[in-house]
Amino acid sequence: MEHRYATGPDHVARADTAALRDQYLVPDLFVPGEIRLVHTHHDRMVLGGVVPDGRTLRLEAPADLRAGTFLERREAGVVNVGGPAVVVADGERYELPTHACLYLGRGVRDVTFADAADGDGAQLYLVSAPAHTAYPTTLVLPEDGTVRELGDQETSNRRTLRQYIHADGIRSCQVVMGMTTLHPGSMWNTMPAHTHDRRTECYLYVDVPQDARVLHLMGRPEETRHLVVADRQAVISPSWSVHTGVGTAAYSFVWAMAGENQAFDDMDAVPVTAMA
Ligand SMILES: O=C[C@H](O)[C@@H](O)CC(=O)C(=O)O
Ligand SMILES: [Zn+2]
Repeated sequence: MEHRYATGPDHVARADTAALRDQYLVPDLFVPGEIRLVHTHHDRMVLGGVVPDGRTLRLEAPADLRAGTFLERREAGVVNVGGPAVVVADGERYELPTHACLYLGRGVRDVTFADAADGDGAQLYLVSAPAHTAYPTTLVLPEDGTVRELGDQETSNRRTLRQYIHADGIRSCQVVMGMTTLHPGSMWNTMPAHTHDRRTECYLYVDVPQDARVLHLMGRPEETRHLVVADRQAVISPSWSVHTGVGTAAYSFVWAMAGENQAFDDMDAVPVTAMA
């Protein structure tokens, strides 16, 4: 498992492009036949990419978690960003169509991932955080999330946000997770931007056309930097960082948070005129 230690805003002020990308961009989570894990020490979130590619892949506890099983002290949310998938958790079988979400509660011992049928091309994105208790493992189909319509065509930020794991939906200890999809012709996500000092947030950009990129803005609102992000790449946003971006084409992203609280509206909005 790769480790990314925690950083403060001073790091951003001094970092060049390569240093920013090394610290905050996760470029290669999805590798055929593998489970890749990256541990950010910001709120101890683990990001994972799972690409079964015809095999059945088992979630093992990396040695550096010092745990008997991956979920011994953790919970995880899994969103399918590829073709139909099957996840088996302690013998219980869950079918995940594209964009479905499975919450895995603390204490689940055995988790495997596979394509639903040969050649389906399942790709599962996993986000995990420490958990103090065991909430039930639960499947959320894409249409069952809580839907919020945000933004406006006039400002190129019309988007549909679906909350899967959250305070008024599938319960969890820390992980809050959902997906946002830009409407065709809209390019801006999360604008006006915000911070939430009580939570870390990670974005996984998906459905970005191969010849398109998302210019993701990060850093303190008054000292922003950008990362140029391609399809299926993730960005770690520490509590102090804005997380917003503009695509050169429409796209979607899976957002996930962990930290002190789960209140969606606990964010400090940043007027666009206050950004620099
Ligand atoms: O704290 C909330 C997160 O930044 C996202 O849920 C915001 C988002 O997906 C959007 O505005 O499109
Ligand atoms: Zn946020």
